[in-house]
Amino acid sequence: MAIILDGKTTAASLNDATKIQADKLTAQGIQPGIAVILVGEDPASQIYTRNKHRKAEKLGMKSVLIELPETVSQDEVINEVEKLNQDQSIHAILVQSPLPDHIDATTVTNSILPSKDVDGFNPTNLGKLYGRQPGNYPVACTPKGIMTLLKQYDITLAGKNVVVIGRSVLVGRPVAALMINQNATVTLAGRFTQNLKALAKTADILVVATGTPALISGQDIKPGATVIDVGINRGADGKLTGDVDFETASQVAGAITPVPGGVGPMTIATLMQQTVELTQWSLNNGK
Ligand SMILES: NC(=O)C1=CN([C@@H]2O[C@H](COP(=O)(O)OP(=O)(O)OC[C@H]3O[C@@H](n4cnc5c(N)ncnc54)[C@H](OP(=O)(O)O)[C@@H]3O)[C@@H](O)[C@H]2O)C=CC1
Ligand SMILES: Nc1nc(=O)c2c([nH]1)NC[C@@H]1CN(c3ccc(C(=O)N[C@@H](CCC(=O)O)C(=O)O)cc3)C=[N+]21
Repeated sequence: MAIILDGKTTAASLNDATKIQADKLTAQGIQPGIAVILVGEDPASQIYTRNKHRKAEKLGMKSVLIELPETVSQDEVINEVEKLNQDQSIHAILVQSPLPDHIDATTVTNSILPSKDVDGFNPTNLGKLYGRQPGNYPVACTPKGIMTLLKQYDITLAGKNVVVIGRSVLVGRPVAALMINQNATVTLAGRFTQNLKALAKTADILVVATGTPALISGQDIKPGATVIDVGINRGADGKLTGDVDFETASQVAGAITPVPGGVGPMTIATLMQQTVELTQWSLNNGK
């Protein structure tokens, strides 16, 4: 039976550390502030938004939620972003994905100031990550949270074979970049990948971020491997499941994240951590 990588507990201690930093800033008269723009009614985004709001309030941060209807125009969304760019009380801006088809997500996220881009989507921040540049800049919260969780359990990256299934700008690409930067050998896979399951079985560390329930099961996992299940899928019974069949996978893996209670809480905690970091960085112009 695999070690369970407990995201809930790890997130709780990260949140404690974040609260100390947030309180310090608030005492100096700078309460960290985050704004989320949610367009339409994607269920995963709704879960995320709800959890985020609860947590930000608990940590004493300012939290603003802007809910826009599915029919909103791209210009109206950008207009909201630009107001938040100007708003001194907001240090972190997040536009929930997915956006409706009539809106170009890249154009919208590119309109967020790099210094408030808490998802790390802006080309400036993406470029720094890919270039392994030093300095302070935001990185997508789920990948950053996965790295924190691996570190907590002393799982190292250097020399490991990593397979990442899913290559979105939100999860797959930045997690691959972070792991390359830690000297892992990374393969980034998707729908076009041939012999996906055989490839998965070569991984010392397998990250699955596809939104396809039970894509990976025990027989696709190298014995003793670390399995990071990013997927959030809601079953017909209303229960959350990941992209990995936990029951069979946990019998083969050496370590595995559960869903819920794995990567999800780490994402929220990292979002809070990074909101505080953006607030701190804004005081020294990013230095
Ligand atoms: N736990 C958390 O904190 C978070 C969870 N999520 C969840 O993670 C999942 C992925 O999110 P996101 O990256 O935004 O999703 P996207 O839909 O943007 O990307 C999905 C990726 O998975 C690949 N993929 C999908 N199905 C298959 C398949 N059957 N075989 C191989 N590759 C496949 C796609 O490949 P291709 O590029 O070839 O089309 C694509 O690259 C979702 O369930 C989402 O809800 C997301 C963010 C945070
Ligand atoms: N711009 C943008 N950035 C994102 O990071 C982003 C996004 N859009 N769109 C949607 C996805 C999804 N996502 C989740 C994060 C945490 C939980 C989470 O807290 N999960 C708990 C669920 C607890 C529960 O409610 O039962 C857990 O896994 O334990 C879920 C989903 C972030 N996303």
